[in-house]
Parts: sequence; C-alpha cells; structure tokens
Amino acid sequence: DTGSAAAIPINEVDIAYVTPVTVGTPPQTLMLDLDTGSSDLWVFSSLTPSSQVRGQDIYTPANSSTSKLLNGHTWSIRYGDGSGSRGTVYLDTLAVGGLEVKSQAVQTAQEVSSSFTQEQSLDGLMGLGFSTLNTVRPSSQLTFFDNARPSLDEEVFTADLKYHATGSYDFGFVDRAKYTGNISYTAVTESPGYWTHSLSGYAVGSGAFQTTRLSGISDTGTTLLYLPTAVVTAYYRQVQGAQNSQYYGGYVFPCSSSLPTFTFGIEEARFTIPASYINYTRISPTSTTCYGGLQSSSGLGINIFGDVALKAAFVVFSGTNPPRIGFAHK
Ligand SMILES: Cc1c(C=O)c(-c2nnc3c4c(C[n+]5cc6c(C)n(C)c(C)c6c(Cl)n5)n(C)c(C)c4cnn23)c(C)n1C
Repeated sequence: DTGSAAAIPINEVDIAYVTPVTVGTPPQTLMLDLDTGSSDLWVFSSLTPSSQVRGQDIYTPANSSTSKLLNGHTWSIRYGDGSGSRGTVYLDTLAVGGLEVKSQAVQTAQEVSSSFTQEQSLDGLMGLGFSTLNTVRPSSQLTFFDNARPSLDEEVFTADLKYHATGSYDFGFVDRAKYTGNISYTAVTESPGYWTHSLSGYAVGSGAFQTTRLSGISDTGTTLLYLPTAVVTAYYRQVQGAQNSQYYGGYVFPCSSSLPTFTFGIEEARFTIPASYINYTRISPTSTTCYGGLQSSSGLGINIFGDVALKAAFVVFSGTNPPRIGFAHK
C-alpha cells in the first residue's frame, strides 16, 4: 500500500503545514500538522470545550460507526513552544492520502492551550516520531506510520515541504519524480524517540564549509532552524544591523539587509537554504525589522532541523532496521 497527501502552509510565512486526514465512518476530514518531532495523534473533538474551539473542524466519535472508546486511557502532551493539550482516546479508522489504518488511536482533546484555540486552520497533530514518545497511559499507542508499516510497499515516508507553496507527504514509496540526483542517507538514533541524526557541517554564504558534526532532530512540526550559538553568530555576523534581541527572543535584522545563504551537510552531500527562507518574517506587519529563520538552540538542549531547513530538500524518513534519514535535492 501507499499514500500521498498535500502539505499545505497555514499562512503566508509557512508557520506550519497541514494535511487532510479522514477519521471515522462516514469519513470526517480534519487538517492535521504531521509532526516528526512528536508521537501523539490528537484532534479537536466533540469533547473539546466549545470555549476552546474557534473555527477548527472537530472529530465527533458519536457520529462514527467504527469508533471505539479506549476505556480508561488518557494522554497529556507539552510541546517545545510551551503549548499543550490533553484528553481521552478512541480507536477508529483513519486515512491519509488513500492509505488506511483500521484501528488508529485518535486522541480526543478535552483541553487545548490558547495557542491551539487561536490557530483555526489547525485541527490537531499527527505525530510521526517513534512510538516510544507517545503519551497515552496506561498503555502507549502506535503512530499512524507504525500502524501502517505492515501494509506499506516500503517502510518509509517522505516529506517534500515547500517555501510558500503546497508540498506533499508520501507513505510507502519514494517518488523519483520529486527529487534529483541521489539521496544522501545518514544514521538515525531513536533516542529518545525523535528522528535524531547529525549534520556533517555547515557553511555561511560562500564561506568555507566547516566540517563539524552537529547532532539534532529533523522535526517537520517546528517552524524554524535552531543551531548552536557559534554557528548562528557566524551567520548573523554577515548581516548588517543584525542583533540577538532579548525583546524579540532571537536574532532580528533590518528587513532591507541582504542575507547570506546557509548550507548544511548530510555526509558528503550539501544542501543550501536560500536567504529568502531565513528572512523569515516582519516582527509586525508594518515593521521594518525582520525575525530570522535561523535561531540559537542554546537553552533547548537539542538542535532542531525544522521546516526552514527541511523545505530545502526532499527528505526520506526510513523506518528500516536500523532507521535512517535521507536528503535529496529537488
Ligand atoms: C524548542 C522549540 C520548539 C520545538 O518544536 C518550537 C516550535 N516551533 N514551532 C513549533 C510548533 C508548531 C508550529 N507553529 C509555530 C507557531 C508560532 C511560532 N506561532 C506564532 C504560531 C501561530 C504557530 C503555529 Cl500555528 N504553529 N506547532 C503547531 C506546535 C504544536 C509547535 C511546538 N513547538 N514549536 C519553539 C518555538 N521552540 C523554542
């Protein structure tokens, strides 16, 4: 089996991407953020207090003939930006891009933090991390990818996220039409449940490539690219008027400044992030100060290769044993 679905940016700066997912019988369509940095599949639902729902589509288990309450099971998750949600669990049929799983744990939110309520175009998340990270208790549940594995033609899913455009997620196959050249693979460690791997180094603009292994997680659910302070200061040193603002919580610069590209290595391969991806957004609609798409990971305890980096490549998440991750040009 295979599946293929769109990855649609939810706003004009690609702050997150959503993918149509059908749940239940008859199918209820929700727009979920496929997130390789977590492993819970949770949705706005008929159990979410109406005061916390503002325009989202909801999943109503009572309207699905195939829904089954997973008795006595609850979940609670906290994300890197401080947002969170919690609730109960149903099992139901769920499909992404024509790929169906019969008995997927669908975590129904009974409480969501305000940042989720405020984001009307996001109806929940589909975690595509390793199932060890799943927060359902007393027994943890499998991700959609882990449930689909036995029926997949190939134990992979791929992410083709695009800059200011709709990309795609494919399950069970690597679409030769979506990339050029070869795929450069590197080892993944499942600790502690993220797609953790290393970069072989980096370069700022046309500068020399710095060979240094940088460990981090490829996380489709994180907007920006977070790297060590040494790397980030080397980058913004090349940007007129850039400063690390306590007020804005990161590197900002005059929107008129010209930015260098940023290149990262996957083993011998090199991927260059265009300057436009790093000139992320104005700090407010009328401001002439812009916020960088490359920020420091100090304080996070981990480097995060978020969408700013991932959209510069075609990425293969391979669930083989041992797992590996591949990057190709597109
Ligand atoms: C350690 C870490 C992160 C780890 O991942 C992280 C981060 N970066 N994007 C996101 C997240 C997103 C993507 N995302 C980011 C958004 C921002 C910054 N804003 C203002 C809005 C409205 C957003 C939406 Cl709707 N969506 N989502 C949906 C979730 C649940 C995230 C959780 N964390 N997160 C940050 C900012 N930090 C410091």
